[in-house]
Amino acid sequence: MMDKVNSTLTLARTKSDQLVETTAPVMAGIKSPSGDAVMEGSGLPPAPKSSRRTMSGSSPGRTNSSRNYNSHIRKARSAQLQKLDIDEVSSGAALSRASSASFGLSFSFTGFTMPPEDIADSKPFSDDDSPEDLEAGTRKKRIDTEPTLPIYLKKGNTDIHWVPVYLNWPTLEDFSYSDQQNPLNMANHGQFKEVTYKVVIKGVRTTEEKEILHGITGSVNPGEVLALMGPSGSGKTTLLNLLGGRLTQPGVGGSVMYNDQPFTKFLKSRIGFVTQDDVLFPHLTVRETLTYAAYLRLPKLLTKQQKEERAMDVICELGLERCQDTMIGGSFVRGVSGGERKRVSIGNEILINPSLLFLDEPTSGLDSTTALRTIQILHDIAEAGKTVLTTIHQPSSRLFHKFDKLILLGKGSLLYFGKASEAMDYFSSIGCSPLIAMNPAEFLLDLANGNVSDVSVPSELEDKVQIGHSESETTNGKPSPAIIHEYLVEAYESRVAEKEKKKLMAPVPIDEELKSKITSVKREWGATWWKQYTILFRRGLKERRHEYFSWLRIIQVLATAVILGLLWWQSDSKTEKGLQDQVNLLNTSVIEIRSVFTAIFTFPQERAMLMKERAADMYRLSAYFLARTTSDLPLDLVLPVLFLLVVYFMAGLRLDAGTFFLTVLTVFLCIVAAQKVPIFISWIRYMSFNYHTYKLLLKIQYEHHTQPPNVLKFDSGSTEVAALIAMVFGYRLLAYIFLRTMQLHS
Ligand SMILES: Nc1ncnc2c1ncn2[C@@H]1O[C@H](COP(=O)(O)OP(=O)(O)OP(=O)(O)O)[C@@H](O)[C@H]1O
Repeated sequence: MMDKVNSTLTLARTKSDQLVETTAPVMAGIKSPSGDAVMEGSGLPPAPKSSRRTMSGSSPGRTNSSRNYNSHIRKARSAQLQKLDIDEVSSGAALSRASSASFGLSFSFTGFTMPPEDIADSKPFSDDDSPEDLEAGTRKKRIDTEPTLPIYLKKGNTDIHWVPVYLNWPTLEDFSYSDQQNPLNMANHGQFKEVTYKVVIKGVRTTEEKEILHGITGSVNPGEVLALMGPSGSGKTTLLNLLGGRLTQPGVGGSVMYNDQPFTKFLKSRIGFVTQDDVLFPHLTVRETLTYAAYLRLPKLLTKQQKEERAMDVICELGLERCQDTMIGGSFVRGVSGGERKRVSIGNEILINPSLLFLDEPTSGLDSTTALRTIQILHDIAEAGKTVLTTIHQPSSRLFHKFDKLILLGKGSLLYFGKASEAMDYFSSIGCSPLIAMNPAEFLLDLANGNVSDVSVPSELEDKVQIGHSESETTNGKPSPAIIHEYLVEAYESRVAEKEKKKLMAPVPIDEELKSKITSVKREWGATWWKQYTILFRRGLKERRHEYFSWLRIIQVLATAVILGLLWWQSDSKTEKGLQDQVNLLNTSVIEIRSVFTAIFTFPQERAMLMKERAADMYRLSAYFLARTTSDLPLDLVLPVLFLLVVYFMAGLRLDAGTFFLTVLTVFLCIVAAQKVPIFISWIRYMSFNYHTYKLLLKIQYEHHTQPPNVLKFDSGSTEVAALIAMVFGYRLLAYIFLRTMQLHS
């Protein structure tokens, strides 16, 4: 074993030395995340287990001069490391490779060695960097395999780096969640407690407490992919959310430690979280999606161009070049394929070089080949020293072997935690083995479901059935699922749990400074408030112009306007009847204009996106709110103004410039007042808004009229103007307060 470690060390050292020599002139300023120059044996975290891949594969960095990712450039990647020229070295990608390579030294420092099975696994990738397409069924170049420590995206002092994260959620004592209101935030001084999660389900008459997770213990280290498996409803997503710091309300028990530190909000910027449903804007292209995310999420010290380059790098890394200009698509717009969509979601998260990457069922809905490639991407990301956790439903056997660690859950209890490769041995040691050749994942899921049709069961369970416990027996003479579940939980508790818990007590093998880095970093926005506003404004315009200007909507508005214009064709305001008709027309128009823009959507419909982006600390809520309001405004205005133009002139309303522009201004104000308010406000708006707008329009239209219609019983328009302006600010403020509250409770 020692020999192996030493030989790996030597290999890493030799390659690292070569690189340092090649890049020495520009590497001087490269620092470790702890701020020190990267040194051999510096106490830095483990290098990824496959430093060999780092040497043969390479970062997808691009030269500044060319955005043309020609295949020959990519083909040359594996050889690039030996040929770094000074320009490229000064680019982020080269620095990234260089810094990664230098961490080959820390590889053996913390005792990480590559298991033999991984060596076998990894072979095909190191020597094939051909730029074929993932979706098309051939291998694209590997993702960012450059390992261990900081991946610097930028030269000079604008580096962004990640910190390796050791994640523990272990148990030593029984835990009652009422002990702690928010255990994720407590400092634990090394005392770990079980992760539990309970919810209170309130019925009409009864209130029931449901325990969803029953004390889950485990750990995952940089360089590893941990898979959470279990039947539907077993608690995978809940556990993933909890570990990702997304479940912090009362009900959560135990502690989750990140490099021996509790979760803090600063950690948000180190975590990438890919949710089960891809929350993406359907009308943005792949490149736009990733570029806007880069603008908002990458540190503000990077220039716009560098951020764009990073987005392009990710596009290349994930093999999305071919569809980079295709819209994401949604229910009504055809867009990229499911696999590409999933990769865009992953890209959104890896852009920031997260220390921890969480994914909720990244392969659901994908065919087995695409699923395998997606997991391969995760594997590569982990190899670059990141910590990856993913839930997975029914992996194929090839896919199963890509996981380093496995958690098997059944009804919220832990049935297995350990190396994925040892899971079968463990279950056979407790008397459960497949009777026929079976995909290990299928076997494990069958067990977790309590289905033992093609599985041998231990004699003690068979005895139970023979003794004749009818409730523990199924019709085919096998033990019932409940009995199997109980047995598996007990077996894990008695044979493995204690051993694992002891292991978890050992301190994380990195130095104190690095440990504290994970939580001590200040919360930093990727852009200033003003920049956030402008980016969100532009993104809003781009995304929503399609919704606003669909042909269907334009034809609908124009057709209504023309019909009204024909019905009130050149109406006469000189007679009392004609005047009354015009008043009715204005009333009808107000209702029509209102329906044009309120039919589009309200804030809650964008809630998922807002939640996702705010959870990642992408921008301030105020910047979003203002950008959203202002970017919608021109779009909101176009159709109502178009409508007004047609009706106004067809119906022959008062033809002088002042009256016309005041009418447009009134419409503008009422649109701002009524724009995208939450549903609960809209009924108040409905009552007050139509009334004041309508009266103001009448006032403008007939102010100097010789025969004011009977309905005009006001002395001046000031009341209506004041009411409308109050509504503009009032409703906007209410909408903002609503958004804030919604955020707090989500
Ligand atoms: N807030 C909640 N209130 C009530 N029940 C909840 C809540 N959150 C989770 N559950 C329940 O906890 C159980 C586990 O849910 P979870 O979504 O974690 O399962 P899962 O293993 O991810 O399932 P799937 O594979 O189907 O996505 C389910 O029975 C679910 O209904």
